[in-house]
Amino acid sequence: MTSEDRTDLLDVVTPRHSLLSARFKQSFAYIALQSRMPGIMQQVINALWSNEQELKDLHGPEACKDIRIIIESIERLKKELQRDRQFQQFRGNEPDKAEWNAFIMELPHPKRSYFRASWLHSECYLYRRISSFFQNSKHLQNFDYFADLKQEDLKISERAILCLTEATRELGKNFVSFSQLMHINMWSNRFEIQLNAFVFNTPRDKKNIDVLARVADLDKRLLVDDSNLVWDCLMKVKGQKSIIVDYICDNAGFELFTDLLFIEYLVNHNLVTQVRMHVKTIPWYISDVMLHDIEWTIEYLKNYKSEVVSALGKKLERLMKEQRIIVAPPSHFWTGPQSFFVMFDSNIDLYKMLAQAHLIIFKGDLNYRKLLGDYIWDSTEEFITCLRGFRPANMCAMRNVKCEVICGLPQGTADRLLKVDPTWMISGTYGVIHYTDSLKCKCDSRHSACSLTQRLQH
Ligand SMILES: O=P(O)(O)OC[C@H]1O[C@](O)(CO)[C@@H](O)[C@@H]1O
Repeated sequence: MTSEDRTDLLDVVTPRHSLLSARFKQSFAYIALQSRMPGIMQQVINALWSNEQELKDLHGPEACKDIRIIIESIERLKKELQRDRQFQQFRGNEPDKAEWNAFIMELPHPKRSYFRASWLHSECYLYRRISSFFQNSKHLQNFDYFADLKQEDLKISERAILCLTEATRELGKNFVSFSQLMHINMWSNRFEIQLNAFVFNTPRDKKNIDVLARVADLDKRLLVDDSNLVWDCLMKVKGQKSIIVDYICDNAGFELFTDLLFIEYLVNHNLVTQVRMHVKTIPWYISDVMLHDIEWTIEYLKNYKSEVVSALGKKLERLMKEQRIIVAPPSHFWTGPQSFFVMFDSNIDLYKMLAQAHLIIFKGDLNYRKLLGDYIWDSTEEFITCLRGFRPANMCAMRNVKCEVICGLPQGTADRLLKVDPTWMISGTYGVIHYTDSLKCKCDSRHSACSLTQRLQH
């Protein structure tokens, strides 16, 4: 089947109350699978070419054989996608193979091909397939083909890193500072380069650059701001012996830097006793954080030419040694295809771990999609309703709006935005910070996830 043969795809926007899917040709999902994913696969090939010499130096000439096999596999995958083939079972040695294969087997046949499946399933499957080529190679199992892009993103943020580090050294323990930092952190989920250009375009020699006020300017486009509720949530447990925050990371590069600034603030002011950072085990959605990205970022900050930034790097290193900040045990759930409401049934251990936290912070668009089940809810639907019973602890989600999934907006907002800017849901121009209390639950208490949380809490 060629792309022209996909005649049964519908030439409509994604209808209300349906899952995002490339089946709807006027959707962002369609564009993403039709043009963006082949481009991303090409980027992986380019990364192999540009690192070829280094890989040969590291693993010997045999690495070339791996490179060739992987490139051929990626080219085949591009064709599979273009021809809208069915998802294949994984046959290699990957540790999460059984879960993935069971998931694929359970999908109804019509929902098992790229352009007909839910977008979330197709996209996750593609990233997972790319990873499988490397995981099953002889020498390149640990090669992060997106590492150069992630590192470049941090390197080009030089001025922003310095401005923000200086501007945040003296922040006090109060709601205003807390929410400013939270807002910066949320906006950094926007395409980072744009944030840099927008906020940090003042020359460095202007000593009094008020970066935080400049970021406040962006806040006009913050559609939901529950940062006060997140602050109240932390205030409720002030002074307690153990206050854990689970932090579900999104992108490395500049976004990870602002994550670390925010986390440092939380720990520094004893708002929390420990932050557990949850990261990806395989290269994911181009820039997602992996363990080595955290290590690389802290090292980069430590070696920074400015004293204030390098002191921050050293402090972060110390906080990690003291286990005030830790990287949570790896979980393949974060690189699975599943929405979070299935976690209770499919990964009870992770659910139980999250339930120990006082607060869980989910960063970014993909986590948001998984929280809302990649489903087109009414834009005014309450956040807690959209979670479908997934409620291991108090929860906050912050993201830039980069796809058609949204909830919690005041009546009329979505219609108004659509008139002003038809691309408002995919442009990354708008942001949301949602919060929901673990005790606020409208669902039936017989629901398994809720009753477990209650049992764990009492
Ligand atoms: O890094 P984030 O914020 O999770 O964004 C992931 C991006 O990938 C997408 O899933 C598209 O591939 C969009 O939803 C979003 O633009």
